[in-house]
Amino acid sequence: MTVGEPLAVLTKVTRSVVLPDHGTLQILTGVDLTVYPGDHLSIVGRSGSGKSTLLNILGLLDVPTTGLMTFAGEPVERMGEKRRAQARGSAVGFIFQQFNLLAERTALENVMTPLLYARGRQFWQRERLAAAMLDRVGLGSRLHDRPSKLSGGEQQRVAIARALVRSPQLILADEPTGALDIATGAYVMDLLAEVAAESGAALVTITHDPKVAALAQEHFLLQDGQLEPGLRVAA
Ligand SMILES: Nc1ncnc2c1ncn2[C@@H]1O[C@H](COP(=O)(O)OP(=O)(O)OP(=O)(O)O)[C@@H](O)[C@H]1O
Repeated sequence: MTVGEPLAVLTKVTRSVVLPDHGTLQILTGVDLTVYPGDHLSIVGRSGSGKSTLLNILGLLDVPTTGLMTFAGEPVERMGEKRRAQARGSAVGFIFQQFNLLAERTALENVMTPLLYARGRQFWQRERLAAAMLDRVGLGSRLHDRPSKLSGGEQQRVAIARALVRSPQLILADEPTGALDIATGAYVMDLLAEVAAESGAALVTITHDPKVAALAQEHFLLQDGQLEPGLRVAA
């Protein structure tokens, strides 16, 4: 689904890092990408090709070395660190391979965490919103369990609820099924695509798994620091 104003636009974006020997590693050499609300994109590429680097830039965790990027119409080069953190908190949800849940907190407390930084209704009704989101991912009866009591697939569903609870415009998933068996991974990925679509958010998934990539509407290969466009499948 491609509707409305683009959410993120990257034009000739590069990212390089200075190495300890003072050499420069060019990770991204010229990435062009436009993400619209409701898009579901997948990015594949071999290990070390720069997928996480690109995801970090899309999620405002990192900035391009050169090139242009806008996020919700705002030029990223003009956003200071504080503004980027604010935009990231309210507009971006991250899902990682290893779930990254707080071990000492219950499922409900984990999902409430992003709402502690929100304002108004999202803050005051954080417990109700977190419980409703956990219910949506099928964990309404596991609110008070800690991660150690949950299976890998259940933990990733908690992480999905946490990523979506602030109704982000952009969901970034870095190998979301990488730590799950095939059947559980397929179930979790279907659920993620479904809840993202319901919310109208864009979903960008990095994956090694062709089956996970196949769920997306548009496919990209990251190679030699650039994105090779793939097929855009009609929604
Ligand atoms: N801050 C940094 N300093 C030095 N090298 C870095 C830095 N960040 C990333 N790299 C290197 O840049 C390359 C791209 O890293 P990145 O993590 O983006 O790749 P990836 O495609 O996500 O890899 P994987 O699939 O293995 O997770 C790698 O070779 C990595 O070692």
